Amino acid sequence: MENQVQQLRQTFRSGRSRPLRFRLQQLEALRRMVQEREKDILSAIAADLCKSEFNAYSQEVITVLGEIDLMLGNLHEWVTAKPVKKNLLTMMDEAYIQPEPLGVILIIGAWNYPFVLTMQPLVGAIAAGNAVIIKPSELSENTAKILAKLLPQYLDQDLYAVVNGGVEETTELLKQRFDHILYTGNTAVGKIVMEAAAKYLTPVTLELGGKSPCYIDKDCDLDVVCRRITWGKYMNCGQTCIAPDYILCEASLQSQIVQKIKETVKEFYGENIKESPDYERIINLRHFKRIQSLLEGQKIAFGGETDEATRYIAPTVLTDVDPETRVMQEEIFGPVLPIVPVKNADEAINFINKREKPLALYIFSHNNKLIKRMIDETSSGGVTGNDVIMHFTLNSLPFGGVGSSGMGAYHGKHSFDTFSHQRPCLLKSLKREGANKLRYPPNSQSKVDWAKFFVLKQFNKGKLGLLLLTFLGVVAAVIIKIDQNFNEKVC
Ligand SMILES: NC(=O)c1ccc[n+]([C@@H]2O[C@H](COP(=O)([O-])OP(=O)(O)OC[C@H]3O[C@@H](n4cnc5c(N)ncnc54)[C@H](O)[C@@H]3O)[C@@H](O)[C@H]2O)c1
Ligand SMILES: CCCCCCCCCC=O
Repeated sequence: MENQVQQLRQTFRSGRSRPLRFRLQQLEALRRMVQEREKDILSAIAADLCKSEFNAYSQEVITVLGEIDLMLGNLHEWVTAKPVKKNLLTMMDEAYIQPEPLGVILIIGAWNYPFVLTMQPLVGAIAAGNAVIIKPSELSENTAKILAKLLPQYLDQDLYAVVNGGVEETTELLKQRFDHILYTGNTAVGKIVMEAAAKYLTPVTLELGGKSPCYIDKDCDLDVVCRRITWGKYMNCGQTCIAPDYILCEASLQSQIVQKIKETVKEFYGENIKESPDYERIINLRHFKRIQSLLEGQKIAFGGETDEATRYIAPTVLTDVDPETRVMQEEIFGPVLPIVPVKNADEAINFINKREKPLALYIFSHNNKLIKRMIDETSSGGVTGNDVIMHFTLNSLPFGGVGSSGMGAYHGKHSFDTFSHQRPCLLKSLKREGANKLRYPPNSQSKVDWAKFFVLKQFNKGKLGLLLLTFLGVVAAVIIKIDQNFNEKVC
């Protein structure tokens, strides 16, 4: 593994990954891979998560293609140095920010959306000009295998590699030196990743989880609200990092919500949910048993059926849930939706603020002011008002957590920024030494006064400004010279 990372670093140092043309070629090759091998990719995702190919396409592949297109359309602008504002001292100089690649990036993916959660960061890391190692999750083994097979066929093998394996391999990988690590997965492993990264002061982006609350205000159109929540909660069998984890609402709304979710489940998945191609299964037996045990002692208002042999758990709603019970203490990551009654929006805000900062917050209300107030008075990785999940799909929004739901963000330009160093550059001339006397010893009150003037004043008045600056520079130089002569005589 050490050799593999070193090999990538050597190629990165050769400069091969930096030219814009090269990055665009690699991104185009990646797009070709997704288009030409679409069937293989969809079959792998389907095998891992018991997911229909339609759903695998619309939940994962489409996002990756959209991300590649965005990069191809904008990269020429993003890689360009951006001039910055100058002060009087630097008016004649060149000052700009030049984004530069960081080096070798490690991307550790999770199993629940095994394609998009590795490929979307990969697209950003290539666009930013880096070398990359991808470590897909071992739990979604079919997708892990197809990535390891296909990527080397389309991408430069000396710059982009896939390492497959479990805890042992990831632990070994984390001993190596990287220039950035983007990890997606649970918070406990996030801490392991951050600790390993600290050894080399490697920056990390941690895409973690948490319990994303969903507040429903009174007087909402519950048909619409429940349809949107049902979609986002039971998609991928609840195994979505930003699925609404639980509902907060007035106690009197509970029975209507249960009824409407029940009707929507029937509309979405039919009479026999087990036969619906749109309803997935729990990834493994460990998670199945964990979710099943969360139902113990709860009031099941709807659903609750489980089948261990096929790891099926029905779309389930729990009512009057006690916040102290286990289902409210850990991220559910399954198709179980607890409703916790609260008296009003203020109580909901307090409830949210007493817990760890979630990855997402959902607020349903006709009252835009209430939505804005809840946003102002709480904190979460992201927010969608009057819908769920959808902030993930807009790649102009940074996607990431805050506090225990993560740090850093990616998607679109935010990925490019995450995998770049914003290098500040100031290019001066060897001429105009007179003006520099201001900062050379010996110092004096008049130098400090002039420095205050030059440094603290912003100057953006074009040619007129330059003329005035030249004049002021000459005045300053003369005054400082007189000042020095005078001081020399006195001393
Ligand atoms: N914020 C996001 O974008 C996002 C997306 C998906 C999932 N998640 C969160 O991830 C969690 C579910 O994922 P998971 O953790 O079950 O995924 P997982 O088991 O696939 O683990 C994620 C990665 O960590 C590696 N890993 C596991 N144990 C490790 C160890 N001891 N040392 C080093 N590496 C190790 C795995 O090999 C894998 O590549 C949920 O909390 C969910 O909310 C977050
Ligand atoms: C159109 C719906 C796309 C949903 C993709 C959700 C991905 C979430 C990643 C975290 O688990």
